[in-house]
Amino acid sequence: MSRIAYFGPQGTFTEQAARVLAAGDELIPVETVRSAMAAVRKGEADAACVPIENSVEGVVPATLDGLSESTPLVAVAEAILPIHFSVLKRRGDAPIRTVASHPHALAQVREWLEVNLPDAHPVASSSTSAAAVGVLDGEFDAAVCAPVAVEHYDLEVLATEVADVTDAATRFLLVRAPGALPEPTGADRTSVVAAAVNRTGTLAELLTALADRGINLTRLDARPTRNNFGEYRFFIDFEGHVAEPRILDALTALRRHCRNLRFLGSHPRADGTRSTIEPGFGNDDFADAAGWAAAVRKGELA
Ligand SMILES: O=C(O)C(=O)C[C@]1(C(=O)O)C=C[C@@H](O)C=C1
Repeated sequence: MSRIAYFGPQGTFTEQAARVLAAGDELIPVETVRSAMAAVRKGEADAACVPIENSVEGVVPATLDGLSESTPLVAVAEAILPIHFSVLKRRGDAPIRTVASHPHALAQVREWLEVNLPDAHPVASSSTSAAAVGVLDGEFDAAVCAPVAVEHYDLEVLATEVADVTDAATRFLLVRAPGALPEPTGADRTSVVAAAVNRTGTLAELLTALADRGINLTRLDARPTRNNFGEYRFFIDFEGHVAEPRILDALTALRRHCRNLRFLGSHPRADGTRSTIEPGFGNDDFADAAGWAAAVRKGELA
């Protein structure tokens, strides 16, 4: 049985994702995204489950930073969960003056709070479940939580199915130390973080390296390097698997254009969307062309 550290405490959406991604494994709640990844780096866990992006609020910065710092980790699987919240409060009729949650969660229920709890002050907590713990401890009056939180914390449900955007979803990753990669499926995602050289056109060069090989991007984010003001790392997700010739060709091109390139994994997409392959950009096309060039090089073809 593997040990999976997840962004907790118990009852977070991330725990739900870990149950999908690591069914039957031992799940270990930790306080922060960073400590989940640190547990893997220190060998205290075999993998970590962390949120990466939400369809309403965008990326989870702590996850991007955690993936680019310290020793490398690679994503081996992903899950996408629909996100709608329950609002929990302490039992009794005390007025609700503060409502706490993870900033991503608060951003997804802003309109609901304005209409339903207009006098409550929103307070950021480290996770949705940490907010529930804070309500139990008397720190906050209400918490915006994952629906399962009520099974873990003795609180009263004020509202369920709360979401400003009804079809909101969050994508979660299972990350581990580099090792054997998941097999390609035809519906895969590859991720890298690139520190481009600081000169005109370098981001365009990175994107062109992908576009020239017919590779469709699924996400592009920038995070500051923290060292020099104005210097950024680019997180690029794209369709395909490093086992495919066209993806390998693109990665080697990216490597040439970067000061530093970190491979963050190739794994099956949770939504099963197959890679878009334009004519002339298939793996067979790349393999044929490479074979032809090798034969020309040996003087066997012209
Ligand atoms: O706090 C949680 O329950 C989490 O799993 C984190 C998180 C996030 O980081 O976006 C996950 C899903 C929801 O979008 C809100 C919060």
